[in-house]
Amino acid sequence: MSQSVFLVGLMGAGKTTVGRLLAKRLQARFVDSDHEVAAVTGVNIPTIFDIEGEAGFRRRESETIQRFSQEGNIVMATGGGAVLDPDNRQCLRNRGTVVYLSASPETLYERTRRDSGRPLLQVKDRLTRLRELHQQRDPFYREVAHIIIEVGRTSASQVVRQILAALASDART
Ligand SMILES: Nc1ncnc2c1ncn2[C@@H]1O[C@H](COP(=O)(O)OP(=O)(O)OP(=O)(O)O)[C@@H](O)[C@H]1O
Ligand SMILES: O=C(O)C1=C[C@@H](O)[C@@H](O)[C@H](O)C1
Ligand SMILES: [Mg+2]
Repeated sequence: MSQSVFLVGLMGAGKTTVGRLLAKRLQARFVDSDHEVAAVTGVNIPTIFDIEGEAGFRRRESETIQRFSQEGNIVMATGGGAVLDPDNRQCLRNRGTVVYLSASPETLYERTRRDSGRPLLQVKDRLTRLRELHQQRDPFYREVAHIIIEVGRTSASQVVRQILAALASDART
């Protein structure tokens, strides 16, 4: 495979988990956009938000997406909010196959309950926040995606199998 795969979706959809497994199956390099942003700055994402605000984080995220999407044969887990930027959407859509891991706010709520590394979920009512983010972003994920996978009750390895099947019947790969 030389066509890169870009995973998009909300926090907890499984982009990092599925992306790592998918990259192994495709013998491609795995890149996690959040991880790369943190590595460049030397601090974690909540600290970047504290110091530079969300806008500073988004600038760094866009740079990361622009840089890595130029490489062929990668699987990239993008940050949950990467699709908010129209330039990011265009870049992802043109440079690879975009897969939307689509999940209900309730599923995302369950999956994000043990992790405190997501600044946008540091609120009292996490489910309401996830519903708002879902309503706001779902149209962008759908706009940018070539492939949409519903990930509700599906294990990560099943999701990988579904993506591989969809890629096999996709003209771009
Ligand atoms: N298909 C799945 N079934 C059940 N649990 C899953 C599945 N995929 C991921 N998980 C679990 O859900 C949690 C969130 O997954 P992950 O960190 O991969 O999401 P993400 O989309 O990368 O989120 P973020 O945008 O915040 O980085 C993890 O605990 C992971 O083990
Ligand atoms: O949905 C979002 O806006 C975010 C998702 C995470 O992947 C990180 O990129 C960060 O916590 C912001
Ligand atoms: Mg992730």
